[in-house]
Amino acid sequence: MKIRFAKMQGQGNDFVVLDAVRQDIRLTPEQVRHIADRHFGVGCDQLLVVEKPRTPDTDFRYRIWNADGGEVEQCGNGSRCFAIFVRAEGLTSKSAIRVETASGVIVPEILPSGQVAVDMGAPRFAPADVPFDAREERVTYPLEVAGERIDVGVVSMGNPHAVQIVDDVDRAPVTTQGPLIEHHPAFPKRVNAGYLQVVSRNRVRLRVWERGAGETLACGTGACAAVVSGIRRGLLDAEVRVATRGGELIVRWPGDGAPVMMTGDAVRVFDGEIEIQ
Ligand SMILES: N[C@@H](CCC[C@H](N)C(=O)O)C(=O)O
Repeated sequence: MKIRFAKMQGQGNDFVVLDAVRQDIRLTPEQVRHIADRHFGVGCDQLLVVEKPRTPDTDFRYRIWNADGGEVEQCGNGSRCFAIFVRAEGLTSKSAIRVETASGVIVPEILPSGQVAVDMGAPRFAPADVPFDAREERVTYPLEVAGERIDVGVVSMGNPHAVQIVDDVDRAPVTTQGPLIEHHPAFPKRVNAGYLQVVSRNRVRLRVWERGAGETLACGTGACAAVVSGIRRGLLDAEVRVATRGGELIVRWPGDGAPVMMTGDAVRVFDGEIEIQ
């Protein structure tokens, strides 16, 4: 089977985007891994499949797979790519697009500037919602990783995040400790591991070791989780510029119960066709 795709990126977090509204697409985890493979396939951190809506109050549904073939609940940078894709393809003329994801409805809005602002929904902190193995909800938890005690803020943005404060992201053990946190037994569904450097009350630097994808140049839900965790620790104001290795995102969170707003770019890089066995 041959399928058409668009290659997109948001702050360097890259996606293969498939239109399953006009193409019949059903992929196995092996096929996802093949498409995501940077040598034998197209190459991407995540695969994003756009589908017809299943409920009358949404415009589309989308599904997301990590490069390792595992389907995930949510994706911030992908949601901005999704919005630019469906508009460019003429699948909608709306600017604010309601999309069903595995973790609920989110609403990306294409701004006159061309950037996309996304209502990512309210963060959740109850350990069972993450999921995280703890008896009570706290702002940070001690975690033992390779004999070392670290403190993590644990946040669900639909998908699980563990956020650690570091002095300097350039020296943070993202690629060595990140995989150990991802697979830590306290996270039964694994976790995305964020390393947050606070520069001021409204500027941070962030690196994320992503579950199922390794370190990416940016992680949208990771940026939301990191800012929320920094605000809960009393270190950040409600609106924060997040510098990632691939570019900048703006994240705003007024506080408990409120949704997180994330704003950034999304770019279509090229289109192509791939043969799937
Ligand atoms: N890059 C994404 C997050 C993709 C899913 C994540 N790796 C997970 O497994 O939860 C983003 O921009 O949010």
